[in-house]
Amino acid sequence: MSVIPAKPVLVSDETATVQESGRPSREQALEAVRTLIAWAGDNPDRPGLIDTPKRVVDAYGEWFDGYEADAAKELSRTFEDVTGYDDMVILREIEVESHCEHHLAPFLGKAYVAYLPGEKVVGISKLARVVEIFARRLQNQETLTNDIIEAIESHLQPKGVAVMIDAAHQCMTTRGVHHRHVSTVTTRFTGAFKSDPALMDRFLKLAKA
Ligand SMILES: Nc1nc2c(ncn2[C@@H]2O[C@H](COP(=O)(O)OP(=O)(O)OP(=O)(O)O)[C@@H](O)[C@H]2O)c(=O)[nH]1
Ligand SMILES: [Zn+2]
Repeated sequence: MSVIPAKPVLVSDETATVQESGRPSREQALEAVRTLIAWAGDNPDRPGLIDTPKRVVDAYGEWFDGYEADAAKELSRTFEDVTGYDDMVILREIEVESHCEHHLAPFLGKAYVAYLPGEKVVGISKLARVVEIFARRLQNQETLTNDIIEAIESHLQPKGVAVMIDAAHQCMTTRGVHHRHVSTVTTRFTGAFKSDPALMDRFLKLAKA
């Protein structure tokens, strides 16, 4: 099927993997799902499947709405009145629902995000929103970890950031090697979390507490 670029999509966040690209129409996306159903060996016109392309395209709209969201915007509202608080802020067990770029299969798990504030403190929900924005794009777990850390680093200028993601990849559990109980852990540290082993250790202990 030829895919003709229609509406251009502009993702303004500088860490985005898509800067500017053509986007196929909804009709083309529906047709692509019909093609996959037929390729799998079923009849896309039978009653049970007739509405499936619509449902799949709507689901893609939800799973991949991170391309139209902007992490910079979420991190732009900051506060300075934190009355001398000078330790890390850590969010534990942020739900991660993402899809790997290799198989379009879900990978599901938890993110642990900490930062050591500099001048700016951000609303804690915004850190969870940043995880969500990058998770709702296609990438691998390492890139997701990097994208989260770089957004926090560049927009808050903290003294350090730590991110850990622990996720199970359905491309490994439901197909391929079929290892059901394997989870993948990625970590990245900047600033004080990287240079101070005691701080890094405290993050890891608090994350898994
Ligand atoms: N590093 C990394 N690898 C991933 C991630 N998600 C999936 N993969 C791996 O990407 C690799 C793709 O390997 P290929 O040999 O090109 O694809 P494949 O033949 O489908 O590989 P198998 O999954 O081993 O069947 C696999 O080893 C996957 O486990 C991720 O987030 N990070
Ligand atoms: Zn995969």
